[in-house]
Order: sequence, then C-alpha cells, then structure tokens
Amino acid sequence: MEFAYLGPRGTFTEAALRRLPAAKGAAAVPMASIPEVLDAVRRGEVGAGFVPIENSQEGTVTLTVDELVGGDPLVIAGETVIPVTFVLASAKAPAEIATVASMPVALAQVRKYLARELPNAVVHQALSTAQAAQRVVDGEFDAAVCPPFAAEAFGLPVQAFDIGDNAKAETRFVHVTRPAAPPEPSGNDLTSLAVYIDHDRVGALLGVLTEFAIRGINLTRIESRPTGEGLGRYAFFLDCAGHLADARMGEALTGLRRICADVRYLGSYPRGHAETPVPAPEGMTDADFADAADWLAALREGGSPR
Ligand SMILES: O=C(O)C(=O)Cc1ccccc1
Repeated sequence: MEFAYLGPRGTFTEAALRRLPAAKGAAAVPMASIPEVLDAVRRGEVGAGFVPIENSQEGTVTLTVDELVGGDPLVIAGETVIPVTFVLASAKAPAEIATVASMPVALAQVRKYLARELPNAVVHQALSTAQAAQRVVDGEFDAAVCPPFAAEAFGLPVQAFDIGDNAKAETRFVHVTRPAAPPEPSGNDLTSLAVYIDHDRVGALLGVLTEFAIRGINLTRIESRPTGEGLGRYAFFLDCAGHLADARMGEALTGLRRICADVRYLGSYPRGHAETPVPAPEGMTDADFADAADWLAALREGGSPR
C-alpha cells in the first residue's frame, strides 16, 4: 500500500505519518500540495493519502476540510495527532532576513514571534513548511518557518528554536481513502460527517444537534464551511464520538438523512490521541436498541412482548 502525503520530505505530515499504525511498512510518496494528495487517492494512483486537518492553535486546515466536504468523495480511515514546534531556518542572521516563507497554517502560529523579531520581513506563503525550506535553499527566500527536522533535512542552520506562539500546539492529520467500509470499531472511535441543512428552515441546526443529543453521542467538533453558493450558504463538518457500527450512531445517521438536505458520511476511525471514550448512556447501548427492536417486532406480529 502506498501513502501519498503532503511533502516534500521534512514536513510535519511526514513525521505524523510515521506514527500511523496503518502506514507501518507502507511506501510514503511525497506530493506538492494537499489537493494533489487527495486527487492521487481519488484517481487510484495510491491506496491512501495523509494530510493535516486541524490545529489546536489555528483551527481548521480549510484546504483539507473543503475537499472532504465538497470534493469528489473520500473517507477518513485513521488519524494521528502530534505536537508541533517551529524553528526559524536560514543561513542568514535574523537582522539580515528580508523575506520569510511557510505554509499559512504555520505562519499563523508564529505571528507574534515574526511581529516582534522580524517586523520588517516580507512574509510569503508556501505549500508546506518543508517546501518553504526547499525554496530557501533554492535562494527564493531568506528564511523558512519549519519543523526542526525540515531544517536538518535541507541543511539549513536554525536561527531560533521554539518560535511558536503557543508551546502546546498540536496538529491532527488524517488518513484518507476512496469510499470504503470503515475499520472495525476500536472502542474509541470518531465518525466524521458533512451535513447540508435547509438553510431557510428555522431551527434546522438544532434539529441536527438533537439527533445526537437524544442518543447520547458527543460531538468533538462542529465547523461551518461555505458551500460556495453565496453568502449565508454553509455546510457543517462534524466529528462525533462513536462508530458507524454503533446502533445509536446508525439511528442518528438515519435521523439526519430524514431531516437534512444532504448528509455525506466521511468515515469512522480510531481516535489518534488519548481521549477517554464517552460510554453509551443508559438506554443507548447496542443491546438496548436490539431489545427495543425485538419488542416492536413482537408487537407488530401481534405476539405478547416480554
Ligand atoms: O507543512 C507542513 O509541514 C505540514 O505538515 C502542514 C502543517 C503546517 C503547520 C503545522 C502543522 C502542519
């Protein structure tokens, strides 16, 4: 199995991919951008892709979420979470740095550092932190904001370590495939969905949330993303605790299907970090649903239920 990932070598994505159990022994194929990774998966050129999706400091990696919500269908099959620390990589001393480059999600996390230490430097966007380091080596920019291992991979001196504005920043990365059955439940899973509501209907979002709340399903993330149809037209990206195979998740999904303009299932997969799973509340276990279904079937057959 080949994994395409956001490259070149030296990205945080590459480091996170090494921690993904499903990628053990797999060939890692660097791609220039997030859309290129996802398109290679869609075209079947690689079996899987690996891209950043969420940062604890900056929030959503919009390129990834928008592709999942609105692009040709893909599903998430796994995730990893790693801490991210940034360095200023350059052959020049900070006083001589006139241009600095990185990926927007990285630049946003060193905003205070750049304003304080390099107030006159012109900031440029790159497709990844390691691509910025590559372009410094090529002479295009003076400095890159990148992981320490990217500076090392590209032979760039580090002018400053730990320049992130939040020392506790973490990033979440996802393993994506073409639509496929999910991995078996692990006991601590997430299910991702994109939900399109009827935007003119008052209380439509409350209706969506109710489907989860009444079945004891915890949401770990809800994000609105523009559909591109105009102002006020948004889709919701949701991460829900639980697996597609859980009876209560199945019931919530069929409930959404009935009340939403559209629902896109985006995968059930084991959580990549140590969150304690929220157990099914009383009356919401698979056994409770099976018992209730048996009871109803017996009523419909005219028998006398237990
Ligand atoms: O550019 C990289 O190295 C990435 O993997 C994307 C990224 C950028 C900044 C923080 C986390 C991930």
